[in-house]
Amino acid sequence: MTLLDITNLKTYYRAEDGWVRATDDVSLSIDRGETVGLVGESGSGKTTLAKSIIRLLSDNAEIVDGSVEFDGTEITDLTDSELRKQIRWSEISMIPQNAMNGFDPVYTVGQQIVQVIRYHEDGTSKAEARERARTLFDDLGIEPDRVDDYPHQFSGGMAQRAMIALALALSPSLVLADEPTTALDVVIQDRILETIKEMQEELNSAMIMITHDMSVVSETCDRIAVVYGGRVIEVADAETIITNPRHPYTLGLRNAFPDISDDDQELISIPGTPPELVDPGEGCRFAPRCPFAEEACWEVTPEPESYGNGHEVECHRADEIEHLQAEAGKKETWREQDLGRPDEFESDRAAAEVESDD
Ligand SMILES: Nc1ncnc2c1ncn2[C@@H]1O[C@H](COP(=O)(O)OP(=O)(O)OP(=O)(O)O)[C@@H](O)[C@H]1O
Repeated sequence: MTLLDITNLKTYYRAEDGWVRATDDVSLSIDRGETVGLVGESGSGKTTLAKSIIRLLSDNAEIVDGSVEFDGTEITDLTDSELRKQIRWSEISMIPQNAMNGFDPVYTVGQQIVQVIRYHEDGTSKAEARERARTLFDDLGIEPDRVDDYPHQFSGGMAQRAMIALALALSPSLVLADEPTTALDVVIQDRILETIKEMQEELNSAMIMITHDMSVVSETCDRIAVVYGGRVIEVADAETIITNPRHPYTLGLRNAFPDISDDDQELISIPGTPPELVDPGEGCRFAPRCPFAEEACWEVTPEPESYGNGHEVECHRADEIEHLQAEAGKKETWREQDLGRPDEFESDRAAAEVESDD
């Protein structure tokens, strides 16, 4: 059953040189209890999409179009106070990239958890809420007495765990986990991910797991949405994204994390840089870095095409998958010097313009 339904969402930031189209026409839905991974390079718009869901956006951001329906409620229509009272923390919570920034330095961590619990549960006493915070700490492997510590007394890993305690304190239906382990060292990363998964399963919460790491999503998610240049360019169940993706960008990402595929392939990175999101223009945003870009890719923004079982792809060449997959596995396919719009397309276009002028 659908819990969250995002339709044609556009969230832009006002910047000096125009609107930054950080989330640009995104549709995505999530079922109850489901874990969906948002994967893509830094700056592709993953955090903006998550913050749009819980409306934790900065002042220069605006949801300019689209809908975010959560359990039958249109979130974009709620006032800030309705959102705080009815949704934030109690129904949808967020574990940010850096937990230290999520806590107020002047209160103890316990006081902050107690405050959130009591704001949403009128009948809960301070003592009961505090006991809940202690139990959560215990569940997450933190000494319960540390509820009386201030955020700065916590190590990075412990602060991240405390943030998970806060995010799960009210058994929300949806948890937004934004790179919850990137600020931590590798040994702790795995343990924290496991803890999040265990707690989520216990509560039967749905989760959006944001990461740039393909191997993290392949281990933790039911479905994966691949984000590029402010758009979801491919979405499918995790198995399909890992073993049978259709978008060249997803194929490229897979090459950058070869341990997730069965073959013994060397690590190949995608040359070039992510697109400019101020006035990106028409055409596929990946075309300048795509080894398979054809003329149409530079001219026409691809619409999502369905390939069954919820597999959707925004690519003009998604039908040619067998050929593309084989080519994408070769290092010589991803050559730095092949970036950019080939001259022959330019001259074709110039010729077409001359013809149409005639
Ligand atoms: N407050 C802001 N004002 C202007 N532009 C912003 C703001 N926040 C983010 N952006 C821009 O929006 C785009 C998407 O950023 P976002 O943080 O959502 O991406 P991301 O995929 O989550 O990246 P990261 O993994 O680095 O957090 C980027 O081009 C970024 O520079």
